Amino acid sequence: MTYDLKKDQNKLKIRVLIVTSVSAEKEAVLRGLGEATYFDVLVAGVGQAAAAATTAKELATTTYDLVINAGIAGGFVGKADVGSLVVSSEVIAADLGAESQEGFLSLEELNLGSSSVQVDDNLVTHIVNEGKKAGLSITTGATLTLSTVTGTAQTAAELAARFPHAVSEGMEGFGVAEAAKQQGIPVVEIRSISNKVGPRDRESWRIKEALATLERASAILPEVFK
Ligand SMILES: O=C(O)c1cccc(C(=O)CC[C@H]2O[C@@H](n3cnc4c(=O)[nH]cnc43)[C@H](O)[C@@H]2O)c1
Repeated sequence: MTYDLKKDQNKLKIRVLIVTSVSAEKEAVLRGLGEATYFDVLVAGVGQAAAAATTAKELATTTYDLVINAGIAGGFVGKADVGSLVVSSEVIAADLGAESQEGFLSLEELNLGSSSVQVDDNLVTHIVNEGKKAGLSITTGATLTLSTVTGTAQTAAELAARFPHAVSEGMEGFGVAEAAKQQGIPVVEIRSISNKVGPRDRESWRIKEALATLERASAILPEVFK
């Protein structure tokens, strides 16, 4: 079964923008996509600002039907294992807000706007189903975006308590998602897990394995959107 991005648009061809943060992620995505021609893959750089600026610039000049933020990420322990894949049901800017004596206050609580972007349920289901058929271990849930990689058990526990439905953290998702949302284009974040969210231990990051999972995940996309 395919996900029909064309259904309301009377179009024959779709176009998908995939935004990564570094070139190793882009190369993995391109290897997975193979010959598929209707995907454009960009490297935006690390962090939300670069991700949002690059995505917005591209969307201003080219018409897309879907935007995907793809890359590696940290997985919350017990939610998403190293080597597995996560597909976002919601993309959340986890550190956008204010500290207070009573705890963190989100933009929503401050009445200053929204710090999350919802992902279409059917889109998630189609990607998950196709990924499972391909033998990938996939979790769906909220993907957090943070400007600082979590490096202590305390921060990991605080995030897990604030966002019980979170499965992973990365540094670009919300930037990409907000740029897509402002253009009315659906968005999803797809991340392969390279490390646990928790005490910093860069030696334990399994980047090669995560890039291999990202390649396998990208290989299902032509089937999902054919
Ligand atoms: O050194 C390499 O070969 C290499 C290859 C691919 C990617 C990298 C990165 O360092 C990517 C940075 C990118 O990773 C995301 N990320 C991964 N784990 C976490 C995490 O625990 N918390 C937050 N972000 C994470 C992040 O989106 C960065 O943009 C290196």
